[in-house]
Amino acid sequence: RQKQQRRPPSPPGFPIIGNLHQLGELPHQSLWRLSKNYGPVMFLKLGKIPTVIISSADTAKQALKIHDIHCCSRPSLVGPRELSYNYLDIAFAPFDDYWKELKKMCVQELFSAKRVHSIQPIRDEEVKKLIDSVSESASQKAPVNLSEKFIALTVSVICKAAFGVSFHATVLNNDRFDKLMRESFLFLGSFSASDFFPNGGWIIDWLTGLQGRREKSVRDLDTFYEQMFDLHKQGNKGGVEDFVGLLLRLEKEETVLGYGKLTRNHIKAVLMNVLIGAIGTSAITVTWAMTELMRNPQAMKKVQSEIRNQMRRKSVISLDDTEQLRYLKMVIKETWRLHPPAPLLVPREVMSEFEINGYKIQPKTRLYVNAWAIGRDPDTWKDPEMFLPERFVDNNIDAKGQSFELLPFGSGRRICPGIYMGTTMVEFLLANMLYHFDWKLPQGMVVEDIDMEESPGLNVSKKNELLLVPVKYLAH
Ligand code: HEM
Repeated sequence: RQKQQRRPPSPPGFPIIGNLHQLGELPHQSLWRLSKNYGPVMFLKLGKIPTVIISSADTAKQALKIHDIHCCSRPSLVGPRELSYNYLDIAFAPFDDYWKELKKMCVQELFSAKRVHSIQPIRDEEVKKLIDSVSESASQKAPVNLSEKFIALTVSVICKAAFGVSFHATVLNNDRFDKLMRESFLFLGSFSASDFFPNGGWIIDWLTGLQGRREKSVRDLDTFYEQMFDLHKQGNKGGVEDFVGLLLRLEKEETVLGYGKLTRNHIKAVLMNVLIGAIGTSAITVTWAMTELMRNPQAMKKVQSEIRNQMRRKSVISLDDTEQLRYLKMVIKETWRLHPPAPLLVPREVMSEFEINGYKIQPKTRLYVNAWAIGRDPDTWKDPEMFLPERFVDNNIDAKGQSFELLPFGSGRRICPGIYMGTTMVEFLLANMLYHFDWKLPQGMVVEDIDMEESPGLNVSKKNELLLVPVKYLAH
């Protein structure tokens, strides 16, 4: 009884399903609403699974910094298991020696500042193609589907940078790829019946068709990776070794990571992380940023003036230029505050008992940090629903995992290793779109018509695509 009393507050649930019915289609929003009544450390029984939800900066600091070592493993979830070839990746692997060695290797080889700078020519080339295609729409005064364009651009950059091949030569066209990515986010979001009823949940997934869809996504992605390897073999004629080249060499050399030799499935699992981690998140951020700027013309004007004054008629924005763009960086932080691409981060599993705010958290508990709720907490943020980049002028809150008020990349041992790559991609893409074009709403539409609906999944994107009409900026 004493232990029970020290369990975090919990909304009442039903037998068998517990609190599952309270999750809704967008769990980060439902959990945020519940936290207003039950507090920043909340206990839920999701089917069979004891779950704790963290919803404030202070409690996030306790979990991700002070007690990180007690809760830095990942739960066993069906979608991630299938898409990661049985947890051979970084993001969903449990906390063990294999994960430590793999993450260390990837941080040194793929996510390093050196590599991010080395792929700049690829980014330049792809952004230039995007500017040309948007300019064409501008001359016809035709709307551009920005959500689609941003995904296509990040896919092209990542395919070339990590795999050394052109995306256009692969089995997937943009539409199919976009659909595949959305499905994968959904399955990785872990809200399937098998994740809450480990013994019989698969029957529900089978009856609802979820299992079939999941298997199809795994097959499609597998075909995509296989083709990447083939194209890589044909395309890579010497030169700088790209990431796939490095992994294939390690496989050939029978390199041991953690408990065994690196195989083709290990490589595919890591590629899944790169695809899901790099592509969705950056494109989602730029789409939300453009959406918020269209709703806030003052901020749009200010950020465009900053970029245009700074660029002084230069035609190409470089990585160094974006370093000086202070207001642009604030716009991006404000976008991440309101729209963190992974609103519940990636779920963790508690390994040993610890306490938050005096409440006991037991081993095997599933732990979610609601970064979306933390970004809207009125105890931390004044007028939290408003888009106000200026709020970052007088403080040193950053998004790199040290400020627990703003956690788009998570924090602690499980922090996103792609922070630098993701941030530079977002800054570079957004700066170019704002520098080269002014933006108008399609005919007949007013600011109030812009919808802010979210799509469900691990990564939450804008549900409806963002269509805007570009007007070429001619000062340069
Ligand atoms: C705007 C860009 C990005 C955002 C917002 C983002 C966000 C996140 C978040 C929230 C997590 C979970 C952190 C946690 O559990 O505490 C994560 C993990 C991860 N991200 Fe990113 N990410 C971005 C870009 C990237 C890029 C560019 C890559 C790779 C090329 C990447 C690869 C990964 C990997 C491998 C993990 C798993 C880390 C682990 O479990 O140890 N991400 N990311």
